[in-house]
Amino acid sequence: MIELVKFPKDFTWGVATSSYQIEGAVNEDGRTPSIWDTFSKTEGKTYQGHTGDVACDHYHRYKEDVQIMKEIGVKAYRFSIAWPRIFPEEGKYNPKGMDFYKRLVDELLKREIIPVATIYHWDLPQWAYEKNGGWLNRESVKWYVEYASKLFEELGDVIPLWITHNEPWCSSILSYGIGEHAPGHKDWREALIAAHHILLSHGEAVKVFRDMNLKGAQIGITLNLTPAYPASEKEEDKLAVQYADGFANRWFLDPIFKGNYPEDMMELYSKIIGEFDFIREGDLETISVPIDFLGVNYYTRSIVKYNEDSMLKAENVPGPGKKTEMGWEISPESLYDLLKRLDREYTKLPMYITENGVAFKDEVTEDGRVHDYERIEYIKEHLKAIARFIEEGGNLKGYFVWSLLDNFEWAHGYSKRFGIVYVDYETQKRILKDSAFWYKGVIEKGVIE
Ligand SMILES: OC[C@@H]1[C@@H](O)[C@H](O)[C@@H](O)c2nc(CNc3ccccc3)cn21
Repeated sequence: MIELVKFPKDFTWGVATSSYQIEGAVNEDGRTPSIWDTFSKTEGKTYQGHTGDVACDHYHRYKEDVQIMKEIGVKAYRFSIAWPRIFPEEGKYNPKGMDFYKRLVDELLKREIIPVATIYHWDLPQWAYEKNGGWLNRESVKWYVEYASKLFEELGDVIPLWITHNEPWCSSILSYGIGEHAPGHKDWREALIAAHHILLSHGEAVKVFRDMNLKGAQIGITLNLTPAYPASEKEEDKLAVQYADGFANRWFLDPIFKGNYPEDMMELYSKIIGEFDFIREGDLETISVPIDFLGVNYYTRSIVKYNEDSMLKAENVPGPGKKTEMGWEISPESLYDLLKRLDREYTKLPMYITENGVAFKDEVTEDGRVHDYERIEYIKEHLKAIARFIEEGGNLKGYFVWSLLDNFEWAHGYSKRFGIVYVDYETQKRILKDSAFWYKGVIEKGVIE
């Protein structure tokens, strides 16, 4: 007996991308460098020195890509806006940069695809970084609000869903603490300062958004959330989970939804960074201004054991499940656990899975197709977890596959393919993978078998 899993008729089926990963045209129509242009051109920072100079050439091929979305039948398209196109220099608005996004939105609306805009997906203008380190400078809040306000003015009447930030954990911890992403700093105090200013910029932008009273538009934030599980039933491993969870999840969920940073992590971090003198009176009230929805990016879980020598008292251990090309364990059941926890402990607001997807070794076979059955299996299992949560009353409104296209996978360059559409970077030819045809069927029927 085939089990049919049904989704609500108004479920928002989408695909997601980001500006630096697909657009290319890095010097076109007034755009100036971002920190990722600089970082990717720095020796040793990306796989084989790959950059986003051309990427998927989406800046020129956007009409073809929107047509592909139409063929797949997506209801919504989550993309990000490149800040360096809009404000190539501090205080200098660039209408030509904005015009690209107006053209893109026009194409989407012509095909009745809902535009979902991420305001910041990591491509900080280089000019901002050069003013005392970008997000390390509290003035970044002002620069960001000026940028976001211009977007609301110019596109607020045609874009109904706005995401202030994609994954503050990545744009702060991974970028200023671990150093794997631009600007590549390795300083924990800097990482927490950046996180604070990014969260503050989120709250200030939400306030401006509310003041503009944009009819029918909603605003939220997207967090990458990684549920942590203990390697054993030992009490020390459960303590490791507490800190791993605080590091990955609660440091961002708590200020946004509870108006405070988690005490246990403040205590742990204070031993490393000293005073939290960058937090000012009123900041947490701003960060926790009410939002309309939460975006959740989910890829995998973590399993941790206690390690006295680790700053977080935790170290990751490999999970038993199948691994992806990124080395991430496939764990759809952990997505269910995560959603239940968010519903129980944080919010009853609408949630969207704003990213879920997988990298496998894709190849074009002799029949000219890409038979990515593992990706179909991954998406199917995660959709089942979502359907179970919805069935139990969970307020989950939509799902965006990461990604529409194979694209620039940050430090991994073009070596990792996440797309449901294959990109031949030599020719820029797009090939719908089997997963794209499968996703088309799911969207049409609203069920998975
Ligand atoms: O890695 C796949 C995608 C990436 O292409 C997106 O731009 C980004 O939003 C994204 N976030 C995650 C999950 N978080 C993460 C964890 C460790 C390193 C990098 C990202 C995966 N992805």
